[in-house]
Amino acid sequence: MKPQDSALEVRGLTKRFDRLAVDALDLTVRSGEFYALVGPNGAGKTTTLRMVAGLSRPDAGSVAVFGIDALENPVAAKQVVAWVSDEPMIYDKLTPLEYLEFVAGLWGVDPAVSEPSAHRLLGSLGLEPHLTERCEGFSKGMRQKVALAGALVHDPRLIILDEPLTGLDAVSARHVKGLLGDRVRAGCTVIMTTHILEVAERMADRIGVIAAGRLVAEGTLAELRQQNGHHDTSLEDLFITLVNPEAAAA
Ligand SMILES: Nc1ncnc2c1ncn2[C@@H]1O[C@H](COP(=O)(O)OP(=O)(O)OP(=O)(O)O)[C@@H](O)[C@H]1O
Repeated sequence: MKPQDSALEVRGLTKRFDRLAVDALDLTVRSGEFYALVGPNGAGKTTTLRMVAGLSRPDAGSVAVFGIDALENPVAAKQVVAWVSDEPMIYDKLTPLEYLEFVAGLWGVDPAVSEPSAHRLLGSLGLEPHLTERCEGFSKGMRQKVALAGALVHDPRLIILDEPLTGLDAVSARHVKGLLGDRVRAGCTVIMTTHILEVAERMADRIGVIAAGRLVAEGTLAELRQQNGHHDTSLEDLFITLVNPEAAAA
């Protein structure tokens, strides 16, 4: 693969807290793909993505985003990346439109571009009826959607989301999945952690399985099945085999 074909190149990424959370991880995500990162609780998914997004400094290793060294040039890397946490923070006293205007201003996006884009983004997430209400009265799911819209307002090429569908009702989840699918069709790259294996199975071009801070398997669902000799099995069964062979044998 040529360097410009990869959206993300992680090499030897390592992070230790009281114990090793990410263990010399190598990960490559191709430009334009929808990549799902799955793994058991505590496997190191969030820690990995926080380091990729420049929110936490690795103990060792490298991160390149579209060829930009994210540790050497964090500001340049952040310009092309969106990070959507599973515990989003927004400003309660602002309306969704004001919040997006504020975020767009921080990125230096021309209001002539950001205003229609904010309307489109919030509309596509079903927030049209609430554009001018303050966020303080919003439910967790509505806040999650405002945060997602805010993360996309500078038109990032790489969108990284940590558990974006947790806590969303079926309609909201569909809005979010629709928006992410549209972004990928428009050429963006999406990396998403999820515990909802059905979502990984349905939406992702490739799936990476992380356990104990290392990538233990990767590929399309068909490739994962083939690698593990389970031709008809579900992703759930494969996942359990990969991350907990004892439970799979039980
Ligand atoms: N700030 C922190 N301080 C200490 N330990 C941490 C910190 N953040 C994460 N860890 C530890 O690092 C390991 C990996 O955690 P991480 O949150 O990356 O896992 P995860 O795969 O995202 O899990 P989950 O699916 O439960 O969200 C865990 O053992 C966790 O307890």
